[in-house]
Amino acid sequence: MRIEDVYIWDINAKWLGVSPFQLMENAGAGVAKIIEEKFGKGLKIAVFSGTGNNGGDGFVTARHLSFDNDVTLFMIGDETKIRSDEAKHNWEILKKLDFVKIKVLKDSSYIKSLDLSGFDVIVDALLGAGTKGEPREPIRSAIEKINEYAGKAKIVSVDLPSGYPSNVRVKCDFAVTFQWDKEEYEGFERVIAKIGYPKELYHLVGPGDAKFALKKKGEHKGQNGKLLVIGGSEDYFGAPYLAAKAASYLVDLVYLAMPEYSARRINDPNLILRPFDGKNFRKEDVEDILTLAEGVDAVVIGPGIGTKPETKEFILEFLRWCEKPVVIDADALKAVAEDLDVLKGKKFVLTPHAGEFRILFGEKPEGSLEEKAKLVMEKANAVGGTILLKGVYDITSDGKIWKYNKTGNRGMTTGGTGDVLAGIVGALLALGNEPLRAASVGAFLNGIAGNMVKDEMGENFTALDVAKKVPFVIKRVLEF
Ligand SMILES: NC(=O)C1=CN([C@@H]2O[C@H](COP(=O)(O)OP(=O)(O)OC[C@H]3O[C@@H](n4cnc5c(N)ncnc54)[C@H](O)[C@@H]3O)[C@@H](O)[C@H]2O)[C@@H](O)CC1
Ligand SMILES: [K+]
Repeated sequence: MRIEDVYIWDINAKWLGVSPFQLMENAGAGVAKIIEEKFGKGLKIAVFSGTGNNGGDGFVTARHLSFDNDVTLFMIGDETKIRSDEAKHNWEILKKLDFVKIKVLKDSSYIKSLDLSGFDVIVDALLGAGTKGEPREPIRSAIEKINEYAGKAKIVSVDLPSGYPSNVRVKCDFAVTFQWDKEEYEGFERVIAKIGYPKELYHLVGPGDAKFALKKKGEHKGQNGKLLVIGGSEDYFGAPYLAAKAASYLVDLVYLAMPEYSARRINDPNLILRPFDGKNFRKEDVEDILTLAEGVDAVVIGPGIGTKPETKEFILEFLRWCEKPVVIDADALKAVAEDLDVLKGKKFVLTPHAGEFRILFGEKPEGSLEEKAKLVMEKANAVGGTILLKGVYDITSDGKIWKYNKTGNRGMTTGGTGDVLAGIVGALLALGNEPLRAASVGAFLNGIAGNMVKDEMGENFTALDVAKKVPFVIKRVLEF
């Protein structure tokens, strides 16, 4: 569990409808329950709250504890600075209660003169995960005041010892951290309270993951990724075009390498067309393609590329030498199935549907979501890369963890949505994302695009409609 995950999971929880009010209520209730379990009831308890959501947890803790204890709440700072709706809401409740004593303290010198003797328990809800730098006044004086009672009263910190990670911090007996202990936290005792995050958050990809993946966009001007799409054959020209089109909304440059025969039919000024002689890719093209690949951040190979023996040779030879992260899609999967060893040491995403999965690994994913995920994870581990198994629920694994996606709809069985997906995944790789995130977020965005199209057009749409929705999906996700 990393702090990055907390950010992602909070957004995903909100998306699932778990509101910040619910989380705060559970957080405060959890702290109160642990205190009563450890120290009993009928106690004299001081709760110190700040103006952030850590303080908000403190308001809820105070309310829960006040039922069976004598509670005083010390509000440290200006109550008009209480920021979030949920913290404000709980502060307003607290002010209406007659059995909780409230003292609002803004003045450091007054805080320094406080006498806390007689309190059995001090709850520290001054600062939590939103702390920036060393604690400032009047919080600092409150931290120092609480520390005068270390060893005399029980000190319980909410989420983190206030002031952490600086050294000016509350010396707590323990902190109650919420549901997922963070690897980064160290140097204090921790007790974990569950606050109602559903288990789905471990696995379900959502707007939090997407926001994080897209964060890479725009950080450095001119560095928003270059992608090479390799595809097309005498039989197909639309598939590589769809992949390139979808990707072009996400990265700065998309090169589209196609056999000349099919490239003739592409006319899109947003793509950089690189035609290769003939009707199908052949081994002779590998050197030139590798030169092109040198200039990009990621590659997509496969859409519409066909299954001619010379093309299979081309694909395997290219992959053997390619050093860029690569999405291997459609017919390229069939080529790879003949020699999985070319994948050794590469950074890649395979994007099979169930049938292609069986061609690759000789087994069909069946059974429950978890059973399928286990198989995908096992195979991803075996090939040393990331697999995105497409289906009603898309399952992604890098061999260590798995994610699933359930955006999308029946209309997306139309031809070409897989090509759009490959393009989006390639673009996310080109933006610098790890394959697992690129693949899982790609599936998520592709599904949302399909859902937006369905809202407008019903279930009869084309893959190009989906590709064209990509910029709107990005906008929506970033606003979430
Ligand atoms: N989903 C979530 O994010 C949940 C968060 N919860 C609580 O929310 C906390 C995080 O809340 P916030 O993001 O509001 O942050 P905090 O409550 O940790 O602190 C932010 C407040 O402290 C001030 N501040 C920051 N650094 C300071 C410094 N060095 N000296 C003095 N004042 C400083 C800020 O101006 C702001 O008013 C968590 O620690 C946890 O207790 C819980 O309610 C459970 C759910
Ligand atoms: K705290």
